[in-house]
Amino acid sequence: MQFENSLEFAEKMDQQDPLAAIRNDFAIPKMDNGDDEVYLCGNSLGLQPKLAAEYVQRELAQWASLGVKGHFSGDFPWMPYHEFLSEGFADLVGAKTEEVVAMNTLTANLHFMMVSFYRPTETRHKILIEEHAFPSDHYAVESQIKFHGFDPKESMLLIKPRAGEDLIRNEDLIELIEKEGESIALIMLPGVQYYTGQVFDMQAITQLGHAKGCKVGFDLAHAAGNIVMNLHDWQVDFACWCTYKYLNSGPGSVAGCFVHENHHKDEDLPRFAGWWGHDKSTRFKMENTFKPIHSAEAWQLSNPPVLSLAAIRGSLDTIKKAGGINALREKSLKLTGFMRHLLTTQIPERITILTPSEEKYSGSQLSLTVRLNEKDDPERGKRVFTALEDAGVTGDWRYPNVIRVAPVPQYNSFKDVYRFVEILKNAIDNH
Ligand SMILES: Cc1ncc(COP(=O)(O)O)c(C=O)c1O
Ligand SMILES: Nc1ccccc1C(=O)C[C@H](N)C(=O)O
Repeated sequence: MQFENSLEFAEKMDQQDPLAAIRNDFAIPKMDNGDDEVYLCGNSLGLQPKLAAEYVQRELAQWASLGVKGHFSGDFPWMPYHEFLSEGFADLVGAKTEEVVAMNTLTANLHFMMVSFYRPTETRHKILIEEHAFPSDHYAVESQIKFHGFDPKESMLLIKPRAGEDLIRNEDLIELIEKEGESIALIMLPGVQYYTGQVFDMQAITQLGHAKGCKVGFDLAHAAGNIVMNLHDWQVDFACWCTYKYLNSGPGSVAGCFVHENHHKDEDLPRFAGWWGHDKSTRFKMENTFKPIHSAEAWQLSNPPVLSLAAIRGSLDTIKKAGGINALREKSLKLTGFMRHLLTTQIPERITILTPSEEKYSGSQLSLTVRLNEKDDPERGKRVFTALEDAGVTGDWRYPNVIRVAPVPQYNSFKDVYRFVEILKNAIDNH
């Protein structure tokens, strides 16, 4: 696609954008002067869909008027409420509806998945993760290894970028799995890396991992609602994602989980069980013998928080209205492509983009580092970030040195992207 460096071009792109009107379905934060913020932080907390608010209000009203009968009454009774999300989740990650479930939160689900899929033996006890995985993933893996009586120093296999580089090279990952595969019990990597925005080749990793006898799971926190995936066809064993980033379902909202159907009938899998994972037809007989549902729902523990599920349902309906993940991705490639074009043509000597430029290896997010000049100090990046915030841009700063910005196809416009680059230019000039 050919991009041009002008506000007129951005406005023309917005006029031609079939998804432009979806922005009106969201609450957009305002600056003090009443203008819309340039909100580029959907990689951390997505904005509120109006339908999410409407559906939460609706369940509050049901509760007020029906009390306990709300479990069984109306179009969206609470008992099976999580099932209303299955189709939307399945479309987003490329799964069958019975392979996905909304439950718990992301780190909790990583633990529950490791209970089932990390089964270390004396010879095969390692978990392969990135050296700079999101800290919660690192802690979860480390604690699982210790829980099984192994030593993280021996059993945590950490892949990192080469010295002086920011991204993990495919060939390095492949070489490591080839070399160490027989001792790896579980490969657990991100779909999209939180710091750099790098997309991992989930299909190739799964194929190679399986060829070596490893289980393969992904943390899709930054991938769900961002890129197109086919977890079922790729034979991924499990995946977990939160719903508050690109899935716009509100802070701390209930997470999603995928378990491949290959595992649904495996009676030998260890599992931490709860009553919501038990066969629905006999759940209320209150018997002691656990009979797992033959779907991802078997991993549920508790009856889920319906108010949170209602917000997710509102978000998934908004995504459906936008045409689903393929339509979002199509716009995302243009939006982020436009941002990359403006940055590389307008201020190439002043910032570095860590995120890979190839479409296959990048999503909405761009991770930027501000270059130092001779008289500068290492805090320059942080100062530039603060100046952006003061001028009405919301992105985020991650230590040690990156500004993350994610133009999100659901509610960001090409004009937002243009405004951001103008403000960034100014901030860099003045700091
Ligand atoms: C990659 C990744 N893993 C784990 C988490 C932690 O998620 P939660 O607090 O929902 O468990 C996040 C986000 O906070 C994340 O981005
Ligand atoms: N849940 C949060 C609460 C407060 C501040 C940040 C978060 C994030 O989700 C951070 C995000 N996971 C990240 O990629 O940095």
